[in-house]
Amino acid sequence: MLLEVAGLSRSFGRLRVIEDLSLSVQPGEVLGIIGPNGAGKSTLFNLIAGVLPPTAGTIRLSGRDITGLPPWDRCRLGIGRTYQVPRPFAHMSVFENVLVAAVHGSRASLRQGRRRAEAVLALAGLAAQQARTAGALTLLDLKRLELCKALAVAPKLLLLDEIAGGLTEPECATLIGIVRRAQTPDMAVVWIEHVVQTLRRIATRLAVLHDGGVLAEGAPDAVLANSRVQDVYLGTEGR
Ligand SMILES: Nc1ncnc2c1ncn2[C@@H]1O[C@H](COP(=O)(O)OP(=O)(O)OP(=O)(O)O)[C@@H](O)[C@H]1O
Repeated sequence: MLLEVAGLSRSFGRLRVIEDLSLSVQPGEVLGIIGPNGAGKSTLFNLIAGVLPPTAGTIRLSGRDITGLPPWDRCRLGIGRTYQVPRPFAHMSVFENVLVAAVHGSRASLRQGRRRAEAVLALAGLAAQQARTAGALTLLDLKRLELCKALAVAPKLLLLDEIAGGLTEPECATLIGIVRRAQTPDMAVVWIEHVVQTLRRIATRLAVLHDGGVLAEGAPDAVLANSRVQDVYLGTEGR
């Protein structure tokens, strides 16, 4: 198993956001995560990536307990992530942004980092923009850059937090294409997204987060047809 989350809990004061949550991810999977606003999706990513410590529970990556490790160590062990709001080094070039991620996120040498940065920029269709200042990019290119930074660490586990938010349908298709091209059989993707249709096109499995735990998980169509899921999520959210 690539990722094993067991009995994970996280509270903020008296607010229990994640409660006794267990989840596993195998290499090669694309696990889509949906759930109402405030269900704890981003908190779950922050726990997996090590930005937040859990109140209880364990997180294992390739069998190794990483629960106590800081985010930079988890990154170097193969967890790459994107953030909901991209915050590149706005005054640096696109290439430099990806290079920083490649070198500092994966212990690559400068030379290896350059090669890696070139490869992911080409894969994401961003090579022609690589000399531009990151702050001058369009929203789609900013999302591409966010993906490139996560891919530059050569992740075994790629965590995508609402990367398609604010994009048009064809732009979402572009991002899906990049993720498909980037995927290898020994890598897994966990993708949080509000736009269910985007996930439906790429997810091999879907999990619905609700009340701090996993309400339903399984084949995307079966999960979306589940009446409890429709009640608590699709029904209330009108999506
Ligand atoms: N650092 C924090 N301190 C206090 N409360 C927090 C903190 N981070 C998140 N929360 C609360 O935890 C709950 C879950 O937040 P989270 O961002 O994980 O939800 P989400 O499912 O990602 O939501 P959205 O779909 O709106 O992005 C929310 O009620 C939020 O206000």
